[in-house]
Amino acid sequence: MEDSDSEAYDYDENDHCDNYDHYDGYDDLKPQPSDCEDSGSEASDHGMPLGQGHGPLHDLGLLLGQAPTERVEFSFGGEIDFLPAAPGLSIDGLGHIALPVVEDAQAEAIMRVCEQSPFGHGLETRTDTSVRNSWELDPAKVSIHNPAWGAGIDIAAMMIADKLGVPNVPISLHLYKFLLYKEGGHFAKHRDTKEDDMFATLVVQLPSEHQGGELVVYRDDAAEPVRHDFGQAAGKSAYACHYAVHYADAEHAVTPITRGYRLALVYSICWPRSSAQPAETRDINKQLKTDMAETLTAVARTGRSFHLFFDHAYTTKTIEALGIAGLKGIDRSRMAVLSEINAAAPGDARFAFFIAEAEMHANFYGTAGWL
Ligand SMILES: O=C(O)CCC(=O)C(=O)O
Ligand SMILES: [Fe+2]
Repeated sequence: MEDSDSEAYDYDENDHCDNYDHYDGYDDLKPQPSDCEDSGSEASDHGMPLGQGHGPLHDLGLLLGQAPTERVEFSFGGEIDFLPAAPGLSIDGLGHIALPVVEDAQAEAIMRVCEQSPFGHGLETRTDTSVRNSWELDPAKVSIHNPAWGAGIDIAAMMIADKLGVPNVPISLHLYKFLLYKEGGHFAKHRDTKEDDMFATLVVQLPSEHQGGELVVYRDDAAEPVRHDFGQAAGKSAYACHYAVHYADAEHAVTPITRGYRLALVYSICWPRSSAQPAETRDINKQLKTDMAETLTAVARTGRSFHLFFDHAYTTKTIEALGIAGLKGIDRSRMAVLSEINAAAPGDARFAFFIAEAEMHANFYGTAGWL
């Protein structure tokens, strides 16, 4: 029996301050999954660890890279026509709010019952309008009366599960905050750590008459960020609800609002507590399966253990509560394939998989300077 450990960074240093979006721009760089390299492996074009250039572990990396995975969208959004443009929004102490909000007096009345949005930084909670400038309300103070809203949110949950590559998982959407931005409002680059079971965020922008306020979601690999303009280019933001979804560990920012008011509802996308399921594998072709099983067995026979770096960041809480059922995106697919192949291996060549948190410390000596 061999042990194999995978690695996840628990970047969430504000575990004690879980209910705020986490901004760490005050700090120097912290290790991110993509910054980590296995000293015994090299990365292929598609980011798979390949082992040491040849041998069964190298082959296993190549084969794993060929296995079909659920098509996962990194961040997606657009108009959401199954959420009504007239949600019947009301706020405690103010009553019905007509959308879009265009009158300054109405916006100011809303701001008076809201609080300035805070954000998490390390163990602290701060407000600093140079980092985050918006107004927010707890969901308990917000009601949505149109019955079509709840039905629309149920449909949204199914659509989102599908696009995130977990089509059979009954994910849930929890309303987390109501947000209002006025001219000058924005939110600097941060990651979300709102609730324990959350793994992604849904932003629903209510019909809003505004300019600016794009949600920009950054990718770890230097690829172009995904920009959500919530219907502005199409001239529809005032007349329909628009949405955006991103993984909670993806860095994102809201660009400054340059005119008008922007209203949004932020939902946490959470794994189901009771029935979290690990991923199912897509049909792997028979030959690939045989090759992978043989290669995994060959790795076991060399007496080596191996590790696989995760692409996403995870909190300790998620991993402790859900194990591999809490994995996201490509990590989920790779782990599903490995588990399936491993389960079919001869008993004495079967691996046990562990999820481990690892830290890498690198020291550089010498006078060569920066290359
Ligand atoms: O206003 C938005 O679109 C997103 C706000 C945000 O990033 C957050 O509340 O964490
Ligand atoms: Fe956020």
